[in-house]
Amino acid sequence: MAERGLVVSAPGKVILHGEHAVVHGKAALAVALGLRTFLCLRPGGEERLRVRLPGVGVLRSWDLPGLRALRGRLEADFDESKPPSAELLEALKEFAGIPAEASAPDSLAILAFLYMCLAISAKYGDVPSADIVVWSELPTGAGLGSSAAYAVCLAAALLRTCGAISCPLKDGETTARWTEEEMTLINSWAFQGERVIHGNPSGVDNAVATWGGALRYQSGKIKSLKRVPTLRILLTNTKVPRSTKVLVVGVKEKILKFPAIMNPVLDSIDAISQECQSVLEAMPANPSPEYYPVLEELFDINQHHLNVIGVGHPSLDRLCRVTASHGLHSKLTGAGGGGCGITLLRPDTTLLAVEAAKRDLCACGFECWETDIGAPGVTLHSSSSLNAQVLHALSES
Ligand SMILES: Nc1ncnc2c1ncn2[C@@H]1O[C@H](COP(=O)(O)OP(=O)(O)OP(=O)(O)O)[C@@H](O)[C@H]1O
Ligand SMILES: C[C@@](O)(CCO)CC(=O)[O-]
Ligand SMILES: [Mg+2]
Repeated sequence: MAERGLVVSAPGKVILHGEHAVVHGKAALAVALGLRTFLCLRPGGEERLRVRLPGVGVLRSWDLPGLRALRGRLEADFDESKPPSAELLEALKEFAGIPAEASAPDSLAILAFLYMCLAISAKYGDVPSADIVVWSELPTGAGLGSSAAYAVCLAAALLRTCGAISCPLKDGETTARWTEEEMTLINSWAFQGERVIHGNPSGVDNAVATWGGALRYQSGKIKSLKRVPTLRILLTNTKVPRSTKVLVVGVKEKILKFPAIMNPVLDSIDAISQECQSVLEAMPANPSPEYYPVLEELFDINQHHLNVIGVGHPSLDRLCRVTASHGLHSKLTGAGGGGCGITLLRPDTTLLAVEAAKRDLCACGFECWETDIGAPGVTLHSSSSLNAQVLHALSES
């Protein structure tokens, strides 16, 4: 147990190409965002585990003897190589007083927490008394990998607390990263958390939240892209709520219904990811505008494909039309069905042009912002390194 508590963070992500196709074995290109989720764990008293998740309105607390008894009862059902069974999830729901059919954000967040806490402590060591707060800069359920950032923070904090991974922070350091081997462990447990929230995740989101940077992901294989140019991306949140789980199920049904029609679309999305990777790897660090027409065209084609597989939304069509009227190209990112879109900005796109596009997008009721990409993955922070604002949010929440 980390006596003085710990603070970890993990980034959200943007999928450039390959969302949904990646669930069916195709490649995806994803980059970590400069927006993060933070988890603060402090030792608590009274043999209790207290969890505050202000992003989804959760404040729950369980006594440790009760959690240990539940863990003892379910021990045989924890198998981290398999998706959590329906029976196991039923038992967790019953324990937490969550209705059987519940799929609301708070219910899924509690379920993922209980699963990871009990499964990790069953394997590595006991659950300590603790107060846990998770706080995020990411919008929840908007396509920016909030569920994966949440699951990665939980995995890192719980594994560290149970002593399964080291404390990489040295005296005087404000942040530190874990070893490749430890990150592989964090990633595998975060994937289990994603399975509780998403049903059938590909694993790309938790991989980016763990490793950060930019990567190509296919069927569990992660390849960090070494030479990624500085890309300017405008993010727009349509604020239309949607569930990744439901959208992933919808795509599966379409593929089963029209395999001969849908499989070529997935192959084409795969080819788009390959093409985009080739262009990115050929681009210098500070690219000239000549590379952009291809990247823009790939955005346009993929956006059409994503509509074909049924994950578009009128709000996303509008987003694309508005940015096109400013000569800019956009596509949805993440699971679609609402949520966020990304717009590629050229190096020579003027601030004035970006501001004009932003104004029109905001007039639609959308929220938009330019953000950094290629952020670091899961990170351990010294409590003192977090700025006052974050600490304030953590303690106030
Ligand atoms: N800060 C948070 N605290 C607690 N739970 C969270 C938090 N962020 C996300 N979640 C959980 O993740 C769920 C959202 O996951 P979902 O996969 O639908 O969206 P996303 O991850 O934001 O988008 P995408 O998967 O398309 O990138 C929420 O309903 C909630 O259960
Ligand atoms: C829609 C999807 O491809 C990406 C969600 O960010 C789902 C997944 O890969 O698990
Ligand atoms: Mg998600």
